Amino acid sequence: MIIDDTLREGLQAPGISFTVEEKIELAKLISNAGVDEAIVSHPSAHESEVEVTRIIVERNYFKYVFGLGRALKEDIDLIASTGANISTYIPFEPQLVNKSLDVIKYAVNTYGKGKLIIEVGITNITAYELSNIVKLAKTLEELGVDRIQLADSLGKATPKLMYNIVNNVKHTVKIPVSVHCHNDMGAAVANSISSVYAGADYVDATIYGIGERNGIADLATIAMILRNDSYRINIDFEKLRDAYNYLAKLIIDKIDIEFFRNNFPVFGNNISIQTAGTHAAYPGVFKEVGYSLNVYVGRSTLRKVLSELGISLNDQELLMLMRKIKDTAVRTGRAVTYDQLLRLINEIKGELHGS
Ligand SMILES: CC(=O)SCCNC(=O)CCNC(=O)[C@H](O)C(C)(C)COP(=O)(O)OP(=O)(O)OC[C@H]1O[C@@H](n2cnc3c(N)ncnc32)[C@H](O)[C@@H]1OP(=O)(O)O
Ligand SMILES: CC(C)C(=O)C(=O)O
Repeated sequence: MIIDDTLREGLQAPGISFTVEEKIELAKLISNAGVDEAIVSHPSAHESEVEVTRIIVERNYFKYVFGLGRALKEDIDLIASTGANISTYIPFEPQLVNKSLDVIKYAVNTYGKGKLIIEVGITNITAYELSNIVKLAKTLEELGVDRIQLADSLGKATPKLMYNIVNNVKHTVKIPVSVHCHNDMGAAVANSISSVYAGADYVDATIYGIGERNGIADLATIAMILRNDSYRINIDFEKLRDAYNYLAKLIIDKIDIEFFRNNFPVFGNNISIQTAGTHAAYPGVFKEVGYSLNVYVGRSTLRKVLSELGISLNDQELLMLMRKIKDTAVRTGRAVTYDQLLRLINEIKGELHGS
């Protein structure tokens, strides 16, 4: 019932970056605690994400391993090549919904129907009318998708709203429903639990709740609440503590203990910091945004950062910069600072123009 998303969503937390070895150690500790499903990567972001996924699949840490990817044929094929199950997401942009349904059809026909699990996320659900969420869920079921994920991507939903959405979807489709709740207002745990009361079959959670901006639901909290409510939760909390201790050490070493204060809802600074490339245009509730640069960076984010810095790069230079940031973050296990960014830009100018 609980799906760990620390290795993917967690890697979107402000200031975070993991090496391949750190991701694998986290996966091992989380699986030792009895968590049996995990979303471990976004393979189209970088070859290190492909490598991590293959290793985790080979080592059988989890009963079900998922890779996440855009609703693009190349992302879907790449995930399938690792042996992981496929989690994809409908883009925030309404004009791209139909195009993504064609790709989802491709994913189901090529890899689904009993081979790999195909999960599809309806992202940014608070932007939809309820009737349209229900209609889209029905369409996904008819396409042969195995699971539907309802994502409150910007952390705007309340427990009452999540209950209502999940309840309506569950009365419409027979396939399992998972939820993914962000914590900008501090409602991620309450929203996840109210979704379970409304019939959600799965809940995404991360160690310390880390993720994009100030993250999603905290795994240990969700597990404790559901266990107290007599749901079957096979988590060994003593072993789970090892995963928490390991991640706390990484955060303190790489960032600062201040991360935990900044990660608080409402007033925490992390709420206004973005990492994931594909939704650079959707900053959450704050207009002023900061950026965290790691393996999940994309060109839309870089264009915004460069424009803030008053730097202009051509397409080739931008692509090289994206690649260098990703490589550096994975190699060092640390997000790339703005000072490093300026050095990387100089390096590129030197490589291309010999200056
Ligand atoms: C809500 C969430 O958290 S979803 C998880 C998001 N996670 C991430 O984005 C992390 C990984 N991302 C990355 O590494 C980079 O974004 C990459 C390598 C995948 C892509 O980088 P870039 O090609 O530079 O694109 P960029 O990051 O600017 O993203 C915008 C592009 O993604 C497309 N896109 C966004 N979401 C989706 C989606 N669900 N399905 C299909 N296409 C999508 C946009 O339409 C846009 O395409 P365009 O450039 O052809 O106009
Ligand atoms: C990929 C999806 C589930 C996501 O992270 C979000 O919408 O917040």
